[in-house]
Amino acid sequence: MKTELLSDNWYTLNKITFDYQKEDGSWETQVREAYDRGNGAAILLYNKNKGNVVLTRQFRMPTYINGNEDGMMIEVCAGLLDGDHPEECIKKEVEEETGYLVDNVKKIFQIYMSPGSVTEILYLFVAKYEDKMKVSEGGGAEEESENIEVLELSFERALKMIKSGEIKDAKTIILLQYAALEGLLN
Ligand SMILES: Nc1nc2c(ncn2[C@@H]2O[C@H](COP(=O)(O)OP(=O)(O)O[C@H]3O[C@H](CO)[C@@H](O)[C@H](O)[C@@H]3O)[C@@H](O)[C@H]2O)c(=O)[nH]1
Ligand SMILES: [Mg+2]
Repeated sequence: MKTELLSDNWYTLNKITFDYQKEDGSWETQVREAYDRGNGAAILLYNKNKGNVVLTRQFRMPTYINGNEDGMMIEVCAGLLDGDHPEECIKKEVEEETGYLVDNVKKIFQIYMSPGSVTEILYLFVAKYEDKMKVSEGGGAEEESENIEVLELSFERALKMIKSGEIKDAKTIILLQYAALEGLLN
C-alpha cells in the first residue's frame, strides 16, 4: 500500500494505491483518494416535557457549491474531536454552539458518513436538556467565525422538516429518526 499526500492545507487529502483481492482470488491494483478531517461527534438535545429539540443553523460552503441555494444547513449540534474523547468533545461543543450545559450524554452509535471518500467516524449522542441548563448564548467559537444560530423547535415540526427538505443533513435525519423510533419524546 502506497500513500501519497495530495493536499494538507486545512485537512488532509491522500491518494492510496493498493492491491485488492477479488472474489475469484485474483489481484488488481486500485487507486482511491481519502479525505481525512479527523473524527467527529454529533448530538440531539431533546426535552420531553416541552416536546422540543435544539438544532443549529449555519452556512456550509460545500453545500452552497452543490445545489443548496443559500448554503444554510439546519443540523444537530456537532463538532470535530480535535483529539478529545467523543463524550468530552460533544459536551464542549454543546456549550459552545448552543449555550446549554448538559451532563448526561448517551452514545447511541458510531457511523461512517461518507465511506467512499471521507475517513471520518462520527459518534452519535442524545441528551436531555432543560431551560435551566442554558448558561450562555451559544453561537459557536468566535475565533472560528462560526456564526451559529440556535433553534429550539417542536419535535413534530423537525420531523416534518425532513419530509419537506428543509432538513437535509444526514446526521440530523439519523438522530431525529432514532428519537422517533425509540419514542424518546413520547
Ligand atoms: N479556515 C477554514 N476553516 C474551516 C475549514 N473547514 C472547516 N472549517 C471550520 O472549522 C470549524 C469546525 O467546527 P466544528 O464545530 O468543530 O466542526 P463542524 O464543521 O461542525 O463538524 C461537524 O459537522 C461536519 C459536517 O456535517 C461533520 O463532518 C463533523 O463530524 C461534525 O459533525 C468550523 O467553524 C468550520 O467552518 C477550512 O477549510 N478552512
Ligand atoms: Mg459544529
